[in-house]
Amino acid sequence: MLLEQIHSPDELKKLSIEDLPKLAKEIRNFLIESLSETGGHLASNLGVVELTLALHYLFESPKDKILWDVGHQAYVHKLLTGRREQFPTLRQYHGLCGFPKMSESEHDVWETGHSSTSLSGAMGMAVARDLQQLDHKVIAVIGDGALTGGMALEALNHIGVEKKDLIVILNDNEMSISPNVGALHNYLGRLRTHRHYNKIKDEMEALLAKIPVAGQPFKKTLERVKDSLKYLVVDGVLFEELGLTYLGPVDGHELEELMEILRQAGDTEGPVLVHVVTKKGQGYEPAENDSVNYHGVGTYKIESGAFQKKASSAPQYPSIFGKTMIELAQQDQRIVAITPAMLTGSKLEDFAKHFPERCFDVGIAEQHATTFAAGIATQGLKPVLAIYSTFLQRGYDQVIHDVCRQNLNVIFAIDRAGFVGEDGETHQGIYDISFLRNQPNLTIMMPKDENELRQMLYTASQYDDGPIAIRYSKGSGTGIAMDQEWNKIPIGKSEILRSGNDAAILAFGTMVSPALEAADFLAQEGLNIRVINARFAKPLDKELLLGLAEEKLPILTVEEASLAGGFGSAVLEFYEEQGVQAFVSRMGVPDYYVEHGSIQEQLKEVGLTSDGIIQQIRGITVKRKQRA
Ligand SMILES: Cc1ncc(C[n+]2csc(CCOP(=O)(O)OP(=O)(O)O)c2C)c(N)n1
Ligand SMILES: CC(=O)[C@@H](O)[C@H](O)COP(=O)(O)O
Ligand SMILES: [Mg+2]
Repeated sequence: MLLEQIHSPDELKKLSIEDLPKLAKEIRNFLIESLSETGGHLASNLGVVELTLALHYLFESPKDKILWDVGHQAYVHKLLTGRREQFPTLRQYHGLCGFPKMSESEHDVWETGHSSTSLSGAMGMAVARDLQQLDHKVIAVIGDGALTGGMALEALNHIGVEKKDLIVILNDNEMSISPNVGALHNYLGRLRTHRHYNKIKDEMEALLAKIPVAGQPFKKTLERVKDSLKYLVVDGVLFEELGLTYLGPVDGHELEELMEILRQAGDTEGPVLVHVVTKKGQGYEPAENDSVNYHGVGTYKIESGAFQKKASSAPQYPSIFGKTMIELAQQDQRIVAITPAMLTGSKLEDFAKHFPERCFDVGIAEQHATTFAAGIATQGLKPVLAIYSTFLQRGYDQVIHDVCRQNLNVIFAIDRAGFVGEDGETHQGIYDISFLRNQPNLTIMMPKDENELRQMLYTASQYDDGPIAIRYSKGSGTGIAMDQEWNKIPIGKSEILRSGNDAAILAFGTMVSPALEAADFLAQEGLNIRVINARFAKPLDKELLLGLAEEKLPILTVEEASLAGGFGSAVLEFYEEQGVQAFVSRMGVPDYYVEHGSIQEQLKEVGLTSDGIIQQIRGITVKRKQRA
């Protein structure tokens, strides 16, 4: 096995080029087998085997800097840089990260997870290299999906004028997670299909060379035809006009061709874009035939590709969202769904089939998606922006400047709120309460179960007094039966679920269940704990909060979100503003980045469990007795 001999790019370089196809096959088999046990981003990595081999064979990582956009396709890079033995721990607690991680290897020169950052990072590295008169290559590998991200276009705009030596490898497999979308995608399609342009051009040049002097006037005309042909078949003209040398398109699975064009790129001065055409899922039929569902996989059977279903009794919140959206759109023509490239993850595929004219996948473009929703809202429609909490961070100014300030009726369906598990620190959905709560006009709510999610979506669809955010987890609900009728939830009203006079737990969203468990357990110790489904982080239930203070009840707030600026902070601020003394303790995510693992492991790590709540309640009730 060649792969077992390789622990660094230096050992790769000892192989002959003729060995590489065999090594590529071994790598593909390794990925298919290993990820059948661990899950992970399978299709994207199968598509970049030859590309990654060629890069590490030709260039000198880590002296030469190789950056991986999004970074979900860096498993081959990790295999070639000494981490093969760690793959059984991929994306597991304290195991191998699913994205580039500087602490893992000197070859991971740039950490990613969110899309479209590689070109800006690469440009920074190129400028710093030149300012320090250093001499190494900077190479950014970016997918066709990631290229639709605004940041990438901002970077290209800068790269093109600074003319720094920089290699952009565009890994074009025509796919984002779903099929890629947009005008840029269509343009790349024309480039891909006009590969023979260079052949026509060469043939015309050969013909021109044969034209005798007498034919000069004709020759000039033909020259102009040849040059205009370039615009006809758009051979990289967009990138060339932006100031980059365009090379390609090249077959990203043909190692010889790939090596040749990458050598050429390495020898080209100034910024170069190499257009590499690959197939997402290459070499594994189930993934080739369905790269959408094999983009991110759980465990599966290798022979059939069949996924092993996770046993979960209750439906997952995103599925409830997708189903409810169809119900609402059937009865309300104003409803419009928007997703920034997460149609599948947000469970909007069925909605898109039912209402194609009212469903927009705008690509990896969260800023545009947010302001696009604002534009729709100005015309009396009801846009629902389905967006992961972590990716909403990309559209923050647009939330402020375009939606909240103009007080527009946009519904933010904030999916993956709370811990997300295996994607880890770059994807945790734990900051949205903190970064949204300071916005005037915005309502923020979170359901305690899947039935309440459905009712919150209905409530939001009927709410015409400004923007409203509903945040919900990626996980399963509680299995509760769904109400048949629609029930509007009174804005700003919490819900007492369990009475008690020894302490009160103000639980937010997913923390309601563990709070109820803790209260039931504490009852055995004679402690009578009131449990309240807080429901709203904004506006707060002022009447309820004032009542708790009046009763001098110790209060514990619990949220699966950043403690700093979260729901608990809002409660503290409320009492301070009211000049009311209250005994408030808070539970939430402390001030550090929580790495990959399962959601349960992440919750346990920060104490957001029923046991953790029990400990806290014991503590605050003891203090209460001491005060008495
Ligand atoms: C800002 C941001 N939005 C959305 C995502 C979710 N996401 C991860 S990979 C991906 C598609 C990337 O497509 P491409 O760059 O073409 O890579 P491929 O998987 O095709 O290799 C998306 C939308 C993300 N990681 N970051
Ligand atoms: C790499 C990336 O950002 C996406 O693939 C993300 O991992 C999707 O997350 P879900 O699997 O929760 O939809
Ligand atoms: Mg792609």
